[in-house]
Amino acid sequence: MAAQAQQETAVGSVPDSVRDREISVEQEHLDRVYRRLEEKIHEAEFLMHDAAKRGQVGTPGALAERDAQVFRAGVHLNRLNNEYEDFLFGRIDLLLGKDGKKGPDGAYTAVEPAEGAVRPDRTADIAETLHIGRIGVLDHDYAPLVIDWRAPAAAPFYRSTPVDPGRVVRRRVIRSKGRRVLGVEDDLMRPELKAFLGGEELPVIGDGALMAALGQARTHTMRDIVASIQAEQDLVIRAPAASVTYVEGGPGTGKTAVALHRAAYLLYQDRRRYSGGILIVSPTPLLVAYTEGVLPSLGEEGQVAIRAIGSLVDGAEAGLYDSPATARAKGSYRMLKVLRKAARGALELNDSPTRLRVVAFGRRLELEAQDLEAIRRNALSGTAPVNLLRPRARKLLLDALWSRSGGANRHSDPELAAELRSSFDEDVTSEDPFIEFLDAWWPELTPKGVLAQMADERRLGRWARRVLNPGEVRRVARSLHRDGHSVHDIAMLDELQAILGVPARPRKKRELDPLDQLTGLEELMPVREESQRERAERLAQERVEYAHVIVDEAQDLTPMQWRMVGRRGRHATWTVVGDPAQSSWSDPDEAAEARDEALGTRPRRRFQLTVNYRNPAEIAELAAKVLALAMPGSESPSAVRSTGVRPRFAVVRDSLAETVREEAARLLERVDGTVGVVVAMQRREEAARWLAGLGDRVVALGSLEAKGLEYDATVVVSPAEIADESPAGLRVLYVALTRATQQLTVVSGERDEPDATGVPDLLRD
Ligand SMILES: Nc1ncnc2c1ncn2[C@@H]1O[C@H](COP(=O)(O)OP(=O)(O)OP(=O)(O)O)[C@@H](O)[C@H]1O
Repeated sequence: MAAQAQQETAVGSVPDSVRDREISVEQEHLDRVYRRLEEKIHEAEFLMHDAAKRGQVGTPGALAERDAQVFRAGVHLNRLNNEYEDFLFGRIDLLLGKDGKKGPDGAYTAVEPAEGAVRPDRTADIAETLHIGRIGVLDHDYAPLVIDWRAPAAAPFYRSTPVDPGRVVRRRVIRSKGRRVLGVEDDLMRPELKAFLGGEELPVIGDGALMAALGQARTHTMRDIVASIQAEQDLVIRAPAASVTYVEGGPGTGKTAVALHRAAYLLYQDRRRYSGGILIVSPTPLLVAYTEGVLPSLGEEGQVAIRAIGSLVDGAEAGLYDSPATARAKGSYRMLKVLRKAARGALELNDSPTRLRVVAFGRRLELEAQDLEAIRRNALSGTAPVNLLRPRARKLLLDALWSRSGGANRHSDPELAAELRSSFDEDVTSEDPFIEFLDAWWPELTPKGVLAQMADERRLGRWARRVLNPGEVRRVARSLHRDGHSVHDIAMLDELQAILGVPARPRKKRELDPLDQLTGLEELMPVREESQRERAERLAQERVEYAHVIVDEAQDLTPMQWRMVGRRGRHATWTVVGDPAQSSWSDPDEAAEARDEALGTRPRRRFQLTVNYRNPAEIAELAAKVLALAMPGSESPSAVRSTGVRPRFAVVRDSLAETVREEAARLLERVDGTVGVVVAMQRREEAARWLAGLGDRVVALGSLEAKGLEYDATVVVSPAEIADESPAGLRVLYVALTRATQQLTVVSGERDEPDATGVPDLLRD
């Protein structure tokens, strides 16, 4: 508190001339950075030119080094050409450190000040100034001009607080556009000190870089938070990637932002280790679209695949929704039993042949339905995937035919008997009727084919006996009749793929460029040949397992989805972020069990995020009432700011459509950015029509689609409808109420039982 007060005094006393001077100091530094980058670009161009002239002269090691340098310069060039608005965004002024060690980026790494760094009269000199940016840049003499935000030396920029300042005296956020510095905002970490830089006292300009970031209007895409990452978030981002990093936090605490920045950090820290790829699993395509720009803005995209949970299986994309009851049956562990039965049962379809007739050694041999059934049962008693059991079934058929043929008794000499048997097998298996029989009787099953079989209610009833009740069987079968897939069908397809297995086929060899092999640059060179995005897409297609898996909104994964995601990270390290209070899954205990199974016995490091950066206190307070109903006893994160604007309560006037439209239009006038209208899932199509013509700043969303998203303002339509829609309805309502960064309007219908002031029953004290 004292620190805050002193800082405000200091801020108040800074004249404009000091501010202008500080801006021009940073401008000079940014100019130097750009000059240096231009030099590097020229060097790179010269190198490329020179390399082309010299051909392949030199040792493979030297060639590799040269190519790597060209590559790095190319990357810088590329990033510069993209003109990041805030390429350089931070600065820290530090006291002398405890040890004299420099990190690889040329900066001293000590966190704590050296003894004597502060004089007894509380004066001190700034010993080191570091500028922090999206990528690192070194001067000719290897002095750091810019430190990459992910480097260890940059950590104090995020970690230092007035309570625990370490060496940092002043932390500065620099705002720039293109090559121009627009402003600076300082935080004083050691307000008790009188610190000097170059003989002059350190000035402190403005305050609230974080607040400025939070108050900005929202667009339909997320921004990175690299300039204002907070200490508790930084701990998660830089946590060592051992085993499982488990992060919980309420709405708006930055879980998604932290997950994305962590992906960029892990790649920076150990690119080779993560060449196996990082998978980020997101709950909806809307959230993927909202977040996918963040990694490119941090200079990373090639090795990270952000996929919606409904897009994890190639060749299938979730576009349909299931009712809560259907979803419950499809997503639960019980479905696993049904799928195992279905995968085996799908072999016994109505058109499966019931008799096998072949001619061998001049004799007609026959197997009847009963024999065939016994053979099938025997073959299926193995645990291998069904498609991989076909050779076993084939062998059992041949055994049965052989014993029918009486061939076993013809020779007593084992060698001759074996020879006879092998020519018998050859005779039978080269006959068309046998091949045709086998194809029809033990066809290669596909996941989509088996799922289609499950759409038959009677058949599904058989496979799901004593596992699903008749109502569930009916609902699941009907839902599988539709054209397309739901997000739950995707997990079922993936499970079926694992149960069925893929028979081995000859693999196409990937061609390697001989020069790449020579230089050992297979990792780097393709980036120059294909765009980052193309590479990401190619890798995602080729890859089934990843080196690191990040699960966003982890509380929503059903047991079947955990199994699907688990298969993609069997040897991976994990980052799991979520909030149990926002879970839309009806049985969180069952999901937790599935999560634990997917993560195995790997040790976990747990983190809790406690500050809500999205909602103003006025909105957070209202949402807390629903939290108390949804999860009694759980704590709301504390809101970091307040706007003075209380939520508005409206009741339906002429019609729901008109009221919602008017309220949305009203909010569009009051905020500069986006407005989200959240309705119960069953209303999402009509809600889009209500808003027709209001422009693209406003969107209608079903309650489940609102997951993870945010808007300047939101209209939440009929809390009761949202809450009643599923067993997890109150938690879904809690999600809906926590999407706004500035203003919230709640519209009540009759079912909400609003009081005289329009406050619905669910939101009253
Ligand atoms: N340190 C920060 N600096 C600036 N903005 C931040 C910071 N941390 C979070 N934010 C902003 O707060 C908002 C909420 O962040 P985010 O969506 O990551 O939260 P979340 O915990 O995933 O929320 P939810 O659980 O509701 O999906 C975003 O706009 C994000 O940019």
